[in-house]
Amino acid sequence: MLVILSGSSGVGKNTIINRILGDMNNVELMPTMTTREKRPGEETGKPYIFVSKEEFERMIEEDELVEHQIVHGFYYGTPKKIVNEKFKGNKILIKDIDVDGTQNLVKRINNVVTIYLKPKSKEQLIERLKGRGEERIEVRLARFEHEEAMADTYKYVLVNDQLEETVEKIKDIIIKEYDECSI
Ligand SMILES: Nc1nc2c(ncn2[C@@H]2O[C@H](COP(=O)(O)OP(=O)(O)O)[C@@H](O)[C@H]2O)c(=O)[nH]1
Ligand SMILES: Nc1ncnc2c1ncn2[C@@H]1O[C@H](COP(=O)(O)OP(=O)(O)O)[C@@H](O)[C@H]1O
Repeated sequence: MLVILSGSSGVGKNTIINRILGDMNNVELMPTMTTREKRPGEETGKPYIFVSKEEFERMIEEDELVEHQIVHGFYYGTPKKIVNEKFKGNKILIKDIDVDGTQNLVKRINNVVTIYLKPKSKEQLIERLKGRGEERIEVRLARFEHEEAMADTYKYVLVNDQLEETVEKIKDIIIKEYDECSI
């Protein structure tokens, strides 16, 4: 089972994913590829495998990706090889994927649980981006309306206001969905 979290940049996707990974030992991060630069403290495969634009374009050419998108000016995508390897066994995988990539992914693979995270307001989102020390805030906000308009296509839509509450709700969703798909 693959759990996808989407929502605008700064809404809290990675904070929540890290909390879930810390609290649930049967959940694993699904690595994906990107051409964006590695940020300080990021480790390869957690979740990104960093590749050059040339290498990414080669993978597109050779049809090695289940889906890919350009987000904030960089390529992001999910390799078929990783999905095939990671889907063996009864693992629960988790990953944040942008709204357009999610639409493509659910058409191509089964057993995907989609969760959309909203901020309480656009102002709250801006505060979080500032709090994270983000410099390119305008670039990130440019996708906000498009992203929010896609929320209805997700199975679950949650407002990430109080972190602890959101984490608990997502853990409950994962447990429920996993029970249902294992029956
Ligand atoms: N389509 C697609 N989008 C992805 C993938 N991995 C991450 N993203 C999205 O790429 C965007 C940028 O992610 P990232 O660079 O980690 O963080 P940000 O700059 O803080 O938003 C987010 O909307 C992610 O959901 C992927 O494999 N496929
Ligand atoms: N519920 C919350 N309440 C307050 N701050 C939060 C909450 N969720 C996330 N944050 C903070 O907001 C910032 C953006 O979160 P992050 O996980 O990096 O977002 P995303 O991965 O969606 O871009 C971080 O500084 C994080 O600590």
